[in-house]
Amino acid sequence: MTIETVGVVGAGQMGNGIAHVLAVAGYDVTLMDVDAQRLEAGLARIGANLGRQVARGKTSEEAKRLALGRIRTTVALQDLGASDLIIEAATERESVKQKIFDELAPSLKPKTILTTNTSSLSITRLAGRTSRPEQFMGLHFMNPVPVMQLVELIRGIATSRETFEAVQALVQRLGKSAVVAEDYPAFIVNRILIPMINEAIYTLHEGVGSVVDIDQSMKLGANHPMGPLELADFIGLDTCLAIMSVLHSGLADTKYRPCPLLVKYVEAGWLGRKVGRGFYDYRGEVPVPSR
Ligand SMILES: CC(=O)CC(=O)SCCNC(=O)CCNC(=O)[C@H](O)C(C)(C)COP(=O)(O)OP(=O)(O)OC[C@H]1O[C@@H](n2cnc3c(N)ncnc32)[C@H](O)[C@@H]1OP(=O)(O)O
Ligand SMILES: NC(=O)C1=CN([C@@H]2O[C@H](COP(=O)(O)OP(=O)(O)OC[C@H]3O[C@@H](n4cnc5c(N)ncnc54)[C@H](OP(=O)(O)O)[C@@H]3O)[C@@H](O)[C@H]2O)C=CC1
Repeated sequence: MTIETVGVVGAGQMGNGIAHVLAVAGYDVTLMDVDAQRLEAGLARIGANLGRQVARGKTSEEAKRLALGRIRTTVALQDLGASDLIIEAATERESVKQKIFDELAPSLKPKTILTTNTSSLSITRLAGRTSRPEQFMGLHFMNPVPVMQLVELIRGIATSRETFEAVQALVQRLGKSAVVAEDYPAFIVNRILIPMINEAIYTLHEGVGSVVDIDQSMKLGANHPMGPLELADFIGLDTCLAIMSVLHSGLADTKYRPCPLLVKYVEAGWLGRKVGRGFYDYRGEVPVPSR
């Protein structure tokens, strides 16, 4: 099956990045969010990121105009029904994702493929709730989507070959590289990355180093482009906690216990860059540690 039209659910940092790369590759995109302001902010972000690419000579004004012209927005989930492919990129909570797939079901074309950008949740379980588990799989982009080369492809137990090949072809058309991960908690990248971030938070919690020194250590000592606390803020602390919790419950091993300090930050609503405060406070001219 050939994919030409794509519905993206959730206009947060991942949803807008996914809509951006799809539109640049020539797909017609409908971006949906429950919050109209999020849609406006998402479109503004796509325009700004494309503008930056124009300024750096990576694309032209004309290509930017065409890409923006391929993105429609809506707050009504049923407006995605005519799409060939759905990419669900809403909040990392299983009940939220289940409800989205339940509500989408009546308006979908028989051939529509369903995918989720989940960072950690079971593809087989999400697929099993739908009436089309053969046409369901994990399609996991990395943040920031316009920059990161990798996409993880995850089959559920029932995913058909046709579904997998159609989604694989889309990733190719986006110019990204795919790896295949088995359907285990957090797949490959986050199975490795998020426990590292959690360990950095324990390192802070136990007073081994300060926020700045922990980040500096991993940037200058291990050549990471961002320190782990800066990266946690970039991903979103709610998302990091959700992934650690899935690892902890899914693999039943205490080594995945979410750091209590991470839990506290999420309870405080300090979710990272997207809300202006996490391990760093972003509300001033330059980020400074929150405490
Ligand atoms: C949680 C999950 O489920 C999975 C995940 O995604 S885990 C997170 C994975 N991501 C990472 O690990 C990111 C680590 N950080 C980095 O790689 C880099 O810091 C970075 C690419 C984000 C920024 O790099 P930098 O050198 O500091 O910034 P800068 O030189 O300004 O930008 C580099 C490029 O990124 C683009 N960019 C930077 N931030 C961006 C953003 N938020 N959105 C879109 N584009 C962005 C810039 O436009 C620039 O593009 P061009 O080269 O095409 O001009
Ligand atoms: N952040 C990251 O680095 C990465 C995240 N992911 C995954 O991508 C998904 C999205 O993450 P991210 O973009 O960071 O999260 P954000 O919090 O930035 O965005 C999530 C968006 O989904 C919206 N939303 C919530 N419920 C619904 C619903 N029922 N219908 C439509 N939209 C809804 C939220 O609206 P509101 O705020 O109003 O609730 C918000 O706009 C998650 O599954 C996450 O694990 C994958 C790779 C990397």
